[in-house]
Parts: sequence; C-alpha cells; structure tokens
Amino acid sequence: MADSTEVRELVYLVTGGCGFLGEHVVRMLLQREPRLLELRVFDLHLGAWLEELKTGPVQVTAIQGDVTQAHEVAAAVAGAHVVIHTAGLVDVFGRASPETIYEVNVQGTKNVIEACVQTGTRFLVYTSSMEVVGPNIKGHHFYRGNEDTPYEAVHRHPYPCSKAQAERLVLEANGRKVHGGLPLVTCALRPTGIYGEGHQIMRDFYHQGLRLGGRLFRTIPASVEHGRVYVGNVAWMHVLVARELQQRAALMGGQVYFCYDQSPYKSYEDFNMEFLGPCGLRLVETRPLVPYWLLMLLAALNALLQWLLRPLLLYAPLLNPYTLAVANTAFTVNTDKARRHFGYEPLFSWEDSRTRTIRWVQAMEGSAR
Ligand SMILES: NC(=O)c1ccc[n+]([C@@H]2O[C@H](COP(=O)([O-])OP(=O)(O)OC[C@H]3O[C@@H](n4cnc5c(N)ncnc54)[C@H](O)[C@@H]3O)[C@@H](O)[C@H]2O)c1
Ligand SMILES: CC(C)CCC[C@@H](C)[C@H]1CC[C@H]2[C@@H]3[C@H](O)C=C4C[C@@H](O)CC[C@]4(C)[C@H]3CC[C@]12C
Repeated sequence: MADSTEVRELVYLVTGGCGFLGEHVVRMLLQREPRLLELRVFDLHLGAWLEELKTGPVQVTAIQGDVTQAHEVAAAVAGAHVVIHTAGLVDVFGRASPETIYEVNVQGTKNVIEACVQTGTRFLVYTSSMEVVGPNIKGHHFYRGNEDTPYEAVHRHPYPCSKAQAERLVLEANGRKVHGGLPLVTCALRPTGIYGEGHQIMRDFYHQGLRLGGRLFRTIPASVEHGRVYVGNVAWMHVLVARELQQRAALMGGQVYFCYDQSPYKSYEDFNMEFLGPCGLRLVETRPLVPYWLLMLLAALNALLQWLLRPLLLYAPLLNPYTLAVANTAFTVNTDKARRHFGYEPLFSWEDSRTRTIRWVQAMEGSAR
C-alpha cells in the first residue's frame, strides 16, 4: 500500500501495459509502489480503462506506440528510472507470421535495451516465459524444476525461439554502460501459464463449453501437470523485482526467476475446471475421449488447413501440433529463488486467486448457470 512518508520521485514505463498481464502490472504499481511519481503506459492499443487511473496522485501517461519503432521507444523511455518490458506478441496459434513475431519480440526488445542505454535508464525488467526453457521439441517433461534444473531447451516454434532470443539479449545487456556512465541492471521473469481476470484462452474455453451445452471434453490425461500462476502474483512479482533491483543490483542483475505461487499442480484442463466448474461447466470423461494419435492427426490437419486457407482467410484453432505438444508435456516449477533473492511471497493465496478468477468468469455474459 502507498506509504504517505515516501517521496514520490520515480518514473516507470510499462510496455505492453494494456495487455492481460500489463494491465495488472499497471494497477499493481499504482497500488503498491509508493515512490511512483509518473507511470508511462506504452502500448500499440491503449485501453479506455486508463482514463479512470488519471485522477489519482500518480501521473499516468498513456503512450500509443510500437516497440518495433526505435524512435517511439526511445521517446517513451527517456527520463524513466525503470522499464518493465511486457509487450510481446503471444502467438502459438499461427495468427501472425514468424517474421512479425520476431520483429515484435526480438527487435522490440533490442529497441528497449538500446533506448535504456542511449537515454540513461538503469533498470530493466523483462517479462520472459517458461517457454524459453520448455517444453522442448522432444517433449521432455520438466517436473517441478527450478532455475538450475538441467533441461535441453531446444525449440523450433517462433514464439519460444523469439522469447529465448529476447531474454538472452536482456541478460547480456546487464552491466552495459548507459548514458551517464552507470551500469544497466536487467533481469527476466519467466511466468508459467498465467491465468486470472482477463485471460483470453480461459474466455475461449468458457464459450466453447457453453456452445457444447455446458460440457468440455478431456483431451489430455489428468496426470500431465502444467504450471500455472495467478496474474495478480505475476504482476506483484514484477513490482517487487523492479523495486528490489534498485537495491540489490549485484545479486539480481542478469538473473532469471520463474514466476510461481501456490496454485496447485494439475493438468491444463483440470486446472481450468477449478474456475469453469463453479460457473456451470463440466469436464466429461476421466480419460481422454479421443486417442492421442487421433489428436495428433487432427492437429496436423489443422496445420495443413491453416496453410492452405492462408491466402483466403485466417484459420487458427486452439489445436495445432505445437499447442498439443505443450499441453501434453508436463512442465511445472518448484523454486524459491525469488523469495531468497528479493523476498517475494505471493500476494494472493490460491483461494483468493481462485475466487477472483471465478468471479470474473461468472461476470462474463451468458453464464451457464
Ligand atoms: N499469457 C501467458 O500465459 C504468458 C506466460 C508467460 C509469459 N508471458 C509474456 O507476458 C507478456 C504479456 O503477455 P500477455 O499474456 O499479457 O499478452 P497480451 O497480448 O495480452 O499483451 C501483450 C501486450 O503487448 C502489446 N503489444 C503487442 N505488440 C506490440 C508492439 N509492437 N508495440 C507495443 N505494444 C505491443 C499488445 O497490444 C498487448 O497489449 C508477453 O511478453 C508474454 O510473452 C505470457
Ligand atoms: C486443444 C488442446 C489439446 C490444447 C489446448 C490448450 C492449449 C491452447 C494451451 C495449453 C498450454 C498453454 C500454454 C502454456 O500455458 C504456457 C504458455 C506460455 C506463454 O508464454 C504463452 C502462452 C502459452 C504458450 C500457453 C498457450 C496455450 C496453451 C498451449
């Protein structure tokens, strides 16, 4: 909470501040960063909700801009003390071309780093992803691992490849001299699958369930654990890391941290049912209805259809070979690195996270109840 004894003097910039995670980071900063003087929210598409934030004690500056445009980024970064770079193209469904994904995720990150160097901004927090590690193309399971767990991180899909490249750039930039001669301090946060208010894929599953008469059909065995973390806790971790990076540069600079909380280890679908169940949906079958080989075939067919139809229309269903492989490979984390390095404790308990997410699903139009 804002402490009235603290002096407001810091300027923060959040790129992608109108996205699913970005909005939570913006709101969390306003609630929990008492030294904030100005908050710049940079995004390709600005949300109307920003207007309501402009009446508080912090100056909220909305900047419509594109991270792929170096001059726009430099103008937004100039004078900021801290940059939280969450902007990214999150696409595992083939909606955008690989070139566009690289342009936004890699070139956009380069632009942010160079802007910090040129303008003298010293602290950069990058929103990376668990996908930088895995699941890899071999489908190796990563079972309750931590930041030091050996794992063959080999990818082919543009999204994880671009996130891995961008993360590397951010970490390599740690220690570079910025304008004025002081060193840049960077670190990267790697959320697992984020859920919570505003989660588009949860929305999609909910509406799919409604279309199917209140049912969803199991596709992945319940035993395949999938890492999930509540958006409020991911946002809180960003706020904390940005604050502590300024005090503990030697320890935290150049480090990566998985984002974690007390969300239970479950399969992707069973986890979603924690929220969709109380909203009237049910998951049919204790075992997958369709055999895995058939799912693979359907996924390959979807990929083929996407390619064939591309000149005419965008066909981008949830099921494709990549999403199937990710959903069917266990990837969960068990770590306390963030607690050890900067005192992170989740702000929201599992019960809170669950209740908040259920309320949000219930508030969606056409609740199944
Ligand atoms: N959603 C997840 O489960 C998840 C998990 C791990 C990491 N992440 C990472 O978290 C970050 C935020 O993801 P999200 O789920 O909130 O996605 P999102 O799509 O909701 O938000 C991304 C934001 O970036 C903005 N953006 C995209 N291209 C831009 C550009 N060229 N210039 C400026 N802004 C641009 C979008 O307009 C959007 O507001 C991403 O970097 C993503 O890789 C997400
Ligand atoms: C039809 C089914 C077989 C598959 C449906 C689920 C599928 C769309 C889900 C499963 C796992 C999801 C990914 C996972 O939660 C983690 C991330 C990391 C993040 O950086 C971006 C989103 C992503 C890739 C999720 C996308 C949706 C996935 C693949």
